[in-house]
Amino acid sequence: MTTHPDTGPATGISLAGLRKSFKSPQGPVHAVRGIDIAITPGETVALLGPNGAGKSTTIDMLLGLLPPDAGTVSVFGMTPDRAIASGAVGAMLQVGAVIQDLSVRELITMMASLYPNPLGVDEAIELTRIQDLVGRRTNRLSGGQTQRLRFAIALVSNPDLLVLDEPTVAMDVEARREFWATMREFASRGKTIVFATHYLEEADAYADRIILMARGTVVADGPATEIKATVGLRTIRATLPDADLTALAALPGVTNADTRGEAVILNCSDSDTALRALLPAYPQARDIEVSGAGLEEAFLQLTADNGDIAVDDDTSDMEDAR
Ligand SMILES: Nc1ncnc2c1ncn2[C@@H]1O[C@H](COP(=O)(O)OP(=O)(O)OP(=O)(O)O)[C@@H](O)[C@H]1O
Repeated sequence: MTTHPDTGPATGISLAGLRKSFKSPQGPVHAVRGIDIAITPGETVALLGPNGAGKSTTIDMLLGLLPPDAGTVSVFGMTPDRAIASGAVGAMLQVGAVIQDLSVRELITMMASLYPNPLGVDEAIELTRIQDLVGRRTNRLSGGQTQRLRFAIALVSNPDLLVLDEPTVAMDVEARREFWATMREFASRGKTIVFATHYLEEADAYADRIILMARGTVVADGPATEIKATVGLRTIRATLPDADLTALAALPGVTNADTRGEAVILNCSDSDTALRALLPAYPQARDIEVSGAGLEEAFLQLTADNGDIAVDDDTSDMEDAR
């Protein structure tokens, strides 16, 4: 790749003011409504969001497969097309056929020959743990095996940026575990990784940073712990028989109160304040626990009512899409 000072892996990735709408019989669909994302080299970033949040559209623009209606994409200081042509980007998308009637090894070898600085073919095979598949014809592979081959193809170019759209969808539990082990190994080489997922656990476990998308916008961006803190949800649980829920819900710092048998569950906007109010008012409270919200809870709260993208009458940013 080029060594011009404004290009190269050190310059990172930037998506600025990106917008994309599609036409549909019901009217325009604003798939991406103005997002700004800057990614530092070496980061592993999860794009997390419900169906229709705009993750695939964002990834397609990052890869230069879709032209944005507005905004710019810069990958290591280059346009996506140039970055891909230079071998700096590897991608594994949800769709896309692999060339048929070659063996797995032949296909990986052929793909490696197209790039300036590839991994060794054996290294790519070992890294993606597909030694058992190398002699197979590509048209004889199961869905999950094809997905592993796609992964090997994405890696063999030895890209500085690896982009994956829902990479583990067709994989069983074991393949998924191996896939993430490989990802960690690849990330530890200083590579930048961007992956889209529906799986909260995957984003939480494998990404340095989670970009939560809903309805074509970024609703939260940061480490998983920070996202949970953004929601500010903490729960106090205490054994408190015959408690008056209305009075509990009215305590400062409490947003609502519920019971589970003899226990009360207080959802809190500020658990410290709530605890300070709870104890003098209810000295009989026992077994008190304070816990942070799970990522699942944060996700649901932040994307609430945004499960599907709106089709609306606002045509203001459709002009460029026509
Ligand atoms: N080519 C297209 N034509 C019309 N609408 C489209 C097109 N591509 C995407 N959309 C719509 O844009 C919205 C965002 O879709 P996108 O695929 O980016 O979301 P996503 O977050 O990747 O969802 P999923 O998790 O279901 O893949 C959806 O409402 C989708 O139906």
